[in-house]
Amino acid sequence: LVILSFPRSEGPYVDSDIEKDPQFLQAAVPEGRHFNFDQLNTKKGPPRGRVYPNGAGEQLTFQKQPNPPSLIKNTDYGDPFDFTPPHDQQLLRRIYEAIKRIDFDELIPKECTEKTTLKQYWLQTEGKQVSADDSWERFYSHIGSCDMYRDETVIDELLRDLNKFPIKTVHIMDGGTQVKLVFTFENGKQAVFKPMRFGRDYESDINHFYFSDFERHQAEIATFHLDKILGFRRAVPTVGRIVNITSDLYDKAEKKLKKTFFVSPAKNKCFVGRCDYYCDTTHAICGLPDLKEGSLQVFLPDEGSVPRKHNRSPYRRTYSKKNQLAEWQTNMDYCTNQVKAKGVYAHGRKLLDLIDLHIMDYLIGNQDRHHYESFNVFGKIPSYAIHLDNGRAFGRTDFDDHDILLPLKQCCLIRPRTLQTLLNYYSEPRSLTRALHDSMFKDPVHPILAFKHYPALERRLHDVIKAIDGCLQKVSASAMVMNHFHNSAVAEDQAEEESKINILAWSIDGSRVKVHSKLCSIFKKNYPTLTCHIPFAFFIFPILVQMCLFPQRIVCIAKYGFTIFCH
Ligand SMILES: Nc1ncnc2c1ncn2[C@@H]1O[C@H](COP(=O)(O)OP(=O)(O)OP(=O)(O)O)[C@@H](O)[C@H]1O
Ligand SMILES: [Mn+2]
Repeated sequence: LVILSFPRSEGPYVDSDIEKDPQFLQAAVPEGRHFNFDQLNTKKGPPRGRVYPNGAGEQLTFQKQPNPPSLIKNTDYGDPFDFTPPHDQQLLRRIYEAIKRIDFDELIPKECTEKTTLKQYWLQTEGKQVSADDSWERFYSHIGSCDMYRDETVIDELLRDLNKFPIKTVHIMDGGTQVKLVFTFENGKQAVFKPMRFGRDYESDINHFYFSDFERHQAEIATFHLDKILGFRRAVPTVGRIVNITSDLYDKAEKKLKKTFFVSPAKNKCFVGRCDYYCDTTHAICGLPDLKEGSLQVFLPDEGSVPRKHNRSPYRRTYSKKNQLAEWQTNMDYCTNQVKAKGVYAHGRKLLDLIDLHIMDYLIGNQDRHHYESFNVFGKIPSYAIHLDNGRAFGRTDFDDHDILLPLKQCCLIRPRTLQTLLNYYSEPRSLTRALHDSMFKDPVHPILAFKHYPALERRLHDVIKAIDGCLQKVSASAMVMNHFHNSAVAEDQAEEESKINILAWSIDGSRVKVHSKLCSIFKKNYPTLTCHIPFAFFIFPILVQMCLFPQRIVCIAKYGFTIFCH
């Protein structure tokens, strides 16, 4: 019997190797600058206020949680449009010249021909009537096969109710990594609450990876509006709401959540919640003294009646601090050779959906698109990628991650409607940010974004237009602008599911079944089709036996979230 013993890490991203690995650190230093590793070992930092040698700078501290603008009565926010968008008329003319033979009026109506809603589909196929007694049910019944909603009066009513309805119970939301609460209202309907953590001006810590960045409630609200004005209508309706930590949360909280409330030394009401990352006293959610702003997103209909597919994105990042670049970030033929050739993306709307999604992600600065979900309820009618989970967007205004545009740049494909919408905003008279500003202004906790995000958005729109121009120099407009992609080299009947995989999850330091199930859920995120096996075995020997017994399975060994070995 061999007993293996490993020290437990303090938390999923507090890895001791990050401090010790000189290669990792050197990689993080800009070229041409030498990093002095001895600096890391100094126990005492320079005293505050001192000038740091060689521009060493001050360590970032955890940001304050000020009251949001919605709780401050000052309404003079200055001019949001006090900047000149980088619009290039010559670039625009070149694009219009290249696409002059594209008949947008003919193509756009054919973008999604099998148009139905849940209400119509169930009536036609099963003779089933869906109820429409409250705004949730009216929203659910109008969920469509081409977009999530169409009639904005239904959505406006839903957003009003989400913002005003009395809360009946509050639960911790399972799934995901950061704190989220589920509100159940008097009518039994539900919504996801993400609390505010930072002021609107907050910029993400430059040393955080996209996977350790904090979620931002305002990013959820802003992205809902941006998705709408881009004409996608694939994001889940989200609205701002101010809650009272005592009467709305504590009094209605389930026992597990209630235990995590406390009063801070400054006499503010706080709670911690329960989740994998940042659910501890040092990252508590605190009111000033007891009001808290957050985002409320309507709960999608129960998966039991309206199932969803969970798809792994081919443009997923590595989620590893060791191997930081995924294949698509280094191989510029990735789209041609891997994505376009892959059954699921070779025919139909999926690849164009992915490009729409990444154009939106580039604008909002979201690097965290590991999966996307789609409704699996309309039988054979192909469904769209839902623009869900945008909490890590709008983190930085001074940085544009050009890799997010690689799907567009590599595939050189775009929907006619998306192209037309982007060009319309770029050529003004109504710029993207003016349209976004007007839409977000209807939210009860406006302003949603710090205005410094507006020039960043216009700058990124300029980059998207440049990327489109770059493609049009390489391929013809008709090869780029299309409603449905077809790769004739791939047979259509292959366009089905990715093969099912099995994973045997086992954790080296895991001694409890709880850890095993957590591991399985992490694997499930990466491989949605897998069957997870949880062995009641804690040592390496049984795992080797199982590898021999089930060679057809992909066997992975992992240490609490990090894959160590996959066979
Ligand atoms: N509005 C919603 N309605 C129904 N289910 C939802 C909703 N929002 C999120 N979920 C489910 O909860 C899961 C986690 O949510 P979300 O992705 O927002 O959390 P997260 O903390 O950002 O997680 P991750 O770290 O996995 O990105 C989603 O994959 C989704 O299946
Ligand atoms: Mn997320």
